[in-house]
Amino acid sequence: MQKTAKLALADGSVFTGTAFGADGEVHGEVVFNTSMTGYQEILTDPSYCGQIVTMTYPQIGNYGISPEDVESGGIALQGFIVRELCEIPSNYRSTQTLDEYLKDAGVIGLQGIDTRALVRKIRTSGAMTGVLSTVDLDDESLVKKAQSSPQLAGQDLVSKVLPASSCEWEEGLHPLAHSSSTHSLSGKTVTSMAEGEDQPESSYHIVAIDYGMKWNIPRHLKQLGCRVTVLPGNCTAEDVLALNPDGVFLSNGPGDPEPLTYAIDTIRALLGKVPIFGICLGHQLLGLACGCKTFKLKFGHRGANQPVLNEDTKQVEITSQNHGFAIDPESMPEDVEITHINMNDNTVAGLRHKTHAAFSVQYHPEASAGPHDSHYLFKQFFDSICETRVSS
Ligand SMILES: NC(=O)CC[C@H](N)C(=O)O
Repeated sequence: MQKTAKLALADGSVFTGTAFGADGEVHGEVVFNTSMTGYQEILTDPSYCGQIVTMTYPQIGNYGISPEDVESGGIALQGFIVRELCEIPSNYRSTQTLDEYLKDAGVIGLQGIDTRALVRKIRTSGAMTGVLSTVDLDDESLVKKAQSSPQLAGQDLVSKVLPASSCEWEEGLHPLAHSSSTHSLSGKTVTSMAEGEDQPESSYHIVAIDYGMKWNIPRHLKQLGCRVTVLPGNCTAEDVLALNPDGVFLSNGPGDPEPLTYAIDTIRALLGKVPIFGICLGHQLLGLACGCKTFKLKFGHRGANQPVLNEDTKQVEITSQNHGFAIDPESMPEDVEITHINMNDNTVAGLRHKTHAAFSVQYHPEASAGPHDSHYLFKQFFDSICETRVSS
């Protein structure tokens, strides 16, 4: 028998559809993702902690759930909304349906609502708080709850998803990700190291600071032939330097970067001592450590087809993105420069320190899911590690 579920937004709108996954009630910031595929990677991306995610692609679940496609140890997002749930997936790797997967994980799903109308509301009014429920179906009560739910901005959500302890990361890329690729950068043909060729083991050691890291990132770092140690996002600069790393990686992660003062202090103390590369939240934290400010975007960038201009090569990369905050270009100090621009709205998509070996991007070069145009950034990090070792 079909069960009703409702989504109420802080602006008073209510969407009524059919429940799937688990029963219950959750609140969160309602956002949308425009990727046509990659729902499993989206569900397991810890950066969605505190959010209810709507997919714009009309049918989700078609290729089921494959255990090797997860990006973390669980699901951190609050709730999941689709136009139509596919109940009979077709994929030789699939072991479960999306419905079963969400039930097992205790995550509430809603299907059968007009997701286009919901996305238009979010685009017009901006991301807003909402309540998703299968237990309270009273519109007025739900809207009140949506209006009194806490805002995402100002919260430290990293502390909810960071790992409890450090570990040595051993896993490289999945065999299915192995396809060597070459592309041209300013006339030079570049082979992306990260795409499957086994790199010779090097003596380089990368410390990856985990603020809720997607697993395809350390897989790429491992593929560079380096030793990779993962430290929890609340580590100190002393913890990091005690491991004598050749490079420090700053991961993606959920929520507002500004309240994360412990992380910003750590990065500030590492700047200039070791090459740094940051992705998404890691990019925002590097910017804050350099003296930039961040601000909240109206409804964020979440999808697998965001065009980004590389200012060095003047080439456009199609990128995978998931962020709601961005670096304020007006706040950028003299010693920091913009390297990449999001071509949809001209926001900052990458930066670099002019004198220290430190750079970062707002998007996801590890893809998972999404295009592979930006894999060269892992090689760029590796090169900066090699150059620093040679000159020191
Ligand atoms: N994917 C991420 O790292 C997200 C960064 C940050 N939490 C934001 O929403 O902007």
